Order: sequence, then structure tokens, then C-alpha cells
Amino acid sequence: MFTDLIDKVKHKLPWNKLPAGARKVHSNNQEINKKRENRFCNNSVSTAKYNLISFIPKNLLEQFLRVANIYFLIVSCLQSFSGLSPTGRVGTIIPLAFVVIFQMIKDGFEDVKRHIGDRQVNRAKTKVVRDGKEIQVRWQDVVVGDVVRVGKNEPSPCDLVCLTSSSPNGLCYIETSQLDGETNLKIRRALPITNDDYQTPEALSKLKACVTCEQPNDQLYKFIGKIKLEDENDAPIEVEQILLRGAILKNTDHVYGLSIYTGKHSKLIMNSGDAPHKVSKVERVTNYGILGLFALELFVTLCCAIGIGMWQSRHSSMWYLYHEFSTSSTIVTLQGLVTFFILFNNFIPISLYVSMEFVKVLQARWLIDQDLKMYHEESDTCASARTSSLNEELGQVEYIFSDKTGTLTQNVMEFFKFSVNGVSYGRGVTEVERKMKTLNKSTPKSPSTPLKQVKDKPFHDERIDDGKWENQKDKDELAKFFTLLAVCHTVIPERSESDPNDITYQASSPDEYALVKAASQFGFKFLSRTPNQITIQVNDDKKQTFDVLNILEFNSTRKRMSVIIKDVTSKKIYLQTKGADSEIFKLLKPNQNQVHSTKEHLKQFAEQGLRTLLCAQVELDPKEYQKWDQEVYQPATTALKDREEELTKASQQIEKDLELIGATAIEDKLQDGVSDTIECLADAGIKIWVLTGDKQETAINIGYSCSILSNEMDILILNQTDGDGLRRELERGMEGLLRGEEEEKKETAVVIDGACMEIFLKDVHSKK
Ligand SMILES: Nc1ncnc2c1ncn2[C@@H]1O[C@H](COP(=O)(O)OP(=O)(O)OP(=O)(O)O)[C@@H](O)[C@H]1O
Ligand SMILES: [Mg+2]
Repeated sequence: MFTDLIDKVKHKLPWNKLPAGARKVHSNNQEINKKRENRFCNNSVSTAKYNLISFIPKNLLEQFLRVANIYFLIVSCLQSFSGLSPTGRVGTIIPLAFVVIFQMIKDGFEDVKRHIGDRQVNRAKTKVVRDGKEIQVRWQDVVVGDVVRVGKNEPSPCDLVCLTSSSPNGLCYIETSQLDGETNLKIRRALPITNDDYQTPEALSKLKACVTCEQPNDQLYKFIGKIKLEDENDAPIEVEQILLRGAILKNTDHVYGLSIYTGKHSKLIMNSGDAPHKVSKVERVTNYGILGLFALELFVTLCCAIGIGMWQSRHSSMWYLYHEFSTSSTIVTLQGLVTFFILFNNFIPISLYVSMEFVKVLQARWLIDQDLKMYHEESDTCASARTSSLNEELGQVEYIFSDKTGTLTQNVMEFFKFSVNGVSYGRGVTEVERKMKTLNKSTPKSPSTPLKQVKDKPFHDERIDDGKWENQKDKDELAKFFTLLAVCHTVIPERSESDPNDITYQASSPDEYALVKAASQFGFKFLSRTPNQITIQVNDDKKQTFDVLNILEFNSTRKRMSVIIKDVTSKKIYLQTKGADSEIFKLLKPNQNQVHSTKEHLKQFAEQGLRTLLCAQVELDPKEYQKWDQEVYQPATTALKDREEELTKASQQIEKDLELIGATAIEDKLQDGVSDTIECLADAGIKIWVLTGDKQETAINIGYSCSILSNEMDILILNQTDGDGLRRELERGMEGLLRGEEEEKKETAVVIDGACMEIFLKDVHSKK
């Protein structure tokens, strides 16, 4: 309570306020950057709660926020000062001091650990460019306006604008698991205007640039800013040119970036906020218990005080506790109130909190930290209780919210099946299918997918393996499909220095990685990419090159991505797209034969727990394309406001009348032990929510295989997009729920579609 207040006041203090307007950062010009009105801070951060000066007052304040401590403080004061104490003067203050000191030592010890952690981070080494040379400095000494070098597998020490990258085309990859928990790589791009000319420390130390950006804020995925080089026009800076503090550089030798937000102003720190003072449920209950005891004590005290008042008025003799005797029974009653209050102070046990703290420390250090069942052998890691104040909450978790990909599943995608021209290929049996078989909830089998054991390669089908696809009657359609897999993506190939034929792929989307790998298994090998061209090799001999005219990028709202390419030999222009079936079916040209059978296949794939994508393409008329590119697309790319929406609108204008090429199905296996873990959690009565972008059928079947859903449950599927239908379905669900409660065994699981959820939330909002 008080700590919140202190924080609020702190933010209002004039010297803590950020200046209004934009932040201007000058490269290689510390004179301007260090001006006081900029209020740039240094790059050291502190996650500790106390420092040497604030430790005693702050900790005491926190401790005396506890009801019991306030109570004992009052008792101690009365005991020492009033002269009415039936016990010694120090009867309470000594145990209280002991309790407070014990707690202080424990808090101090935990804070010292935080200080040590902070020190390690603040003193870690990084390299910055100063006077034409790279020098090593501590993280805490990096200042706004420094050009920082981040090497491979190193974290970025502060928020940087990426100026140059050692990789071709200014690309680099980062892993942001510290920021958002996602382990897949994300692509970042160096600023085009600096990438080519400022590759060396000498060049970088001559860089005269001014970056104008927002004041520090906690928005991890938003950035508005521009850069101005001497004698050049302003250029916009996009989110994809920002490396946030804590992001780790991967697969790129090094990048140089201009530091714009440091220390407590960096987005990661702004986003994490101060650690709040948490009170566990047990402690809350204890507080109420103490209030009850206190009321009881007051009552008993009152009775006794009135009693002695009455005794005195009848007997007119001195009560044995008092040396001096008042003749007024009212005064004796008042004196009695204090005396009995002190006498009965043991109603509330002073050692209560100490015992609780002691037990918690033992639980944390002894039971949790050394629990062999929570030991991970491969990484030699034990469980670690960072704080012991919330131990008992662990047993009272009611809900768990989980992501699916990468949390329940391994995020290792394997191409498993596909469908082209109404024929389904791929013979493997998925993990989900096997699990469903054991659950006796067999998925509908099609004649083309008999259950057979998987070979070492996840995809196998004797009809098309080892180049035999060329003998199929659908060979042209198959070739089109494989070409699309090899071309329509944002994967980047990397050749190893020792063997140029050895190509590894870098992808920010593990699905795309699996598709490109699969295409090369069929002989359509993706060889190289430049900003404007992509080359693939067909059957080890023929090279095919395409000019990449545009890439209409993937985002979660569009649920698809497209490329517009020009075949260098035939000069034809195509738009190729792949994405969620819910989106792509809407964009198809009407009356295509294979649509019906592809839908059937998609349903089967999804029921086998596979992640599906639909592939389609269209040949564009060059004139129409030119018109669209110049009049619609290019203006959208340079829009300064709502660029993403503008691009989405522009893409919608060209992604239409598509010809269906095929469907892909990718398996993402469950992590080890997921099913058992979820069963345990469910047994403990914990409700689990999982979020996924998969197709509904895939989600449901994965739900079964990881035991979130089971045959014994009522499953309520909410995918109605009209309010009335949704209401009806909810009512039906509620009836089921009540029935289930009566029968005392049936549980209800709810599957909610995203669109349906939106209606739901809108409704809630409007009611508010
Ligand atoms: N690289 C891609 N190209 C085209 N479409 C894609 C791509 N990645 C995903 N999609 C489609 O977009 C939909 C939404 O994907 P998104 O990545 O937003 O889901 P998500 O929230 O990450 O879910 P999950 O955690 O299950 O991956 C997917 O169901 C898929 O159909
Ligand atoms: Mg995804």
C-alpha cells in the first residue's frame, strides 16, 4: 500500500519526469547527448529492492505494514512507557526485535543475491566504437549515442538501431526468448542507408547521424522513428531495424547498432516494471485470524477491566497489581484496560510470522531446490525458488494459460503429408493418430492413408519417392506444387565456407523451414536468394531463376504470405501464396474440380493432428501488375501512418482469383511427458487454457493427444459468428455443465474460435 504510494510520488517528482516530445540521439557526439535536458540515463540496471541507505527504513516500513507487527509495537510501547505493565518492560520488545531482525536478515540475503545478479549483468563486457577503434567496455558504461558491436550469440546490451550487419543484404537473426519467451529466430534488417557504407569501425566513427524517436516506453513491438544522415533526407526506422536489450544475435557474425535507449529506459526494463510486494493467501487468512483474535482479546480485556472497576468500588482496597491506588472506579477501569491489554497480549503469538517465514525458507531451500523429481539431468539444472514468500500459492493454482507451439509441442516441424490435384500423398502415422488409437477414438481413415509404421524420414510414399513422381499422371501439378514450396517463403540459404554445396537454411518460421527442406527432398532445391532474385535447382541439373518482385509478408491477421515472381525464362509473372485454409479458400477462383477433395484431405490431416497450409497461385497480367505495384503497393510501403493496414489492403487487391495448387501437412510432435503432466494437473483440479493459431480440427486432436481433452468430457465447440447462434450454443453448454455437476463426473471442455471470442469480448465491452 505505502510502497505503491511511494512509487506514485516518485514518478511525479520533476527530476524523474521524461522530457515531453521526441528523443534526439546524435551518433558520435557525446557533447550534445550528455546535455542535461535530454535526461539520458546510464546503462546499469537494478532489479534489487533496496540499497545500503534505503534498506533499513524501507524494510522496516514493509514489515510494519503487517498487522501483527503493528500490534506488538503498540504493546511494546505501552509496556515500556505506561508503568501499568503487569510484566517486565521488555517482555515484548525483545521478541519483536528478534522477529524483525530475522525477517530483515532474510530479506537482505535475498536482495544481496539480486545485487550480485545485477552486478554480473552490469559488469559484463561489450564492444563499442570510439575514435575509430573498437574498445571493450562494461555494459553499464554504454551510453546513448554509442555505436555498439554485438557479436554472434551475444545479447544486445541496450536498445539499438541496427546500422550494419555482416550478413548479406543487411539481414541478421535474433532470438528473443528473454523478451517474449519465443525461441524461434526473428529476422532483423540493418538500415539500408547505412548498411553498405559503414561496415568498419573507422567508417562508423565518422557517422554523423541524428535519430529522432519516441520517448522511452514499454511497447516491445512498436517503434516510431527516423534517421537523418548529413546531406541526406530523413529515412524511416522500422521495428525490424531495432534490436532490443536482451535479444541474442544468432547466425550472424556481428552487427553494429546505434544505442538509443539505455538502462532503465530500455524497453525490456520499462516493460518489466517494479517487482510488486506480493502477499500470499495464507498470509491474508492469517491477517484476518489475527484481527479476530484481537477482537477477542479486546473483549476479554474490557470484561476484566469492568470487573476490576466493580471489585474496587465494592472492596475499596488496593488491587495487588497497583502500587498507587485511585479511589475512582472509572480510573481503575481505565488503568485496567491497559494492564489487561498487556497481560493478554499473548493471545496473538509473536512467533507466528517467524515460524511461518522459517518454514517457508526451509521449504524453498530444502524441499524445492533439492527436489530430485524436479531435476533436469540433461542441462544439470535443479528447480530454483527465487523467492520463498509465495511457496504455498503453488498448491493453489487454479488456472494455467499455455501457448501451444513450442510449449506443449517441440516446435520442430516435419513435412508429413500433402495433397495435390485431389490425391493425398504421404504414408506416415502421426503421434496423434497412435495416441487416438490407444484412446479408441480412431480418426476416419481414407484408403490413401493406410496405417503403417513410419520410416526414418517423416515423409515417405512409394508412389513418388526417389524421383518417381515424374511417372505420375499428375506430374505437372506436382512440379508446380514443389516449385511453389521452394519459392514462396522468406527462408535464407547459407552456404558453408568449406563446402559451397552444403546449404543450410535460416528461417524465422519453422513451418517454412520444413517446407523448403521437403521441396529439396523432391528434387526442388532452393539455392540462393538476393533481394531481387531467387534461384532453385530442379533435379540436380536444371537451374531456374525467378525475379522476386514483391513479398507480401505473413502476419497473424492475414494468416497467409505471398510472393510475386517473374520467371526469368518465360517472362511470366505469378503470384504464389500459402496460408490458412480459412483465408485461402475465400480467394480461390470459383469452380475448381479439386477443391472438394482437397477439403476432405485437409479435414483428415487436421484430424491426424497435422498443421495444414493451403497453396495457390495465379498468373498476373504484366500491365495490371505494373499498375497495382505503382499505384497501390508502393505508396502503401512508404506510408508513415498505419502502414501495416495499408499493406494488407494493397495485398488484398492482388491476392484474388487464385488457382488451387495443393495442401501441405506438417507434424509438430508433442514434448516429452506433456500428456502425463497435463493429466496430473487436471487431477489436481487445475483448469488449463491453451492458445493456438492452428485449424480447429488440428487443435482438438492435439488436445486429445496431450490429454487436455478426453472421451469422458462434454466438448462444447463455439465457432458461431452470429450473436444468437453463440447464445444458443452457450445455453446448451451451460445445461451440459449443470447436468455434469449433477452426475458429478462429466467435465466440459470448451473450444473457442478466435472470431467467436471477438464477438464475445465485444459483447462484454458494450455491456461495460
Ligand atoms: N509462414 C507462414 N506462411 C503462411 N501462412 C502461415 C505461416 N505461418 C502460419 N501460417 C498460417 O497462419 C495461421 C496463424 O498462424 P500464427 O503463427 O499466427 O499462429 P500462432 O498463434 O503462432 O499459433 P501456433 O502457436 O499454433 O503456431 C496458421 O494457422 C497458419 O495457417
Ligand atoms: Mg506460429
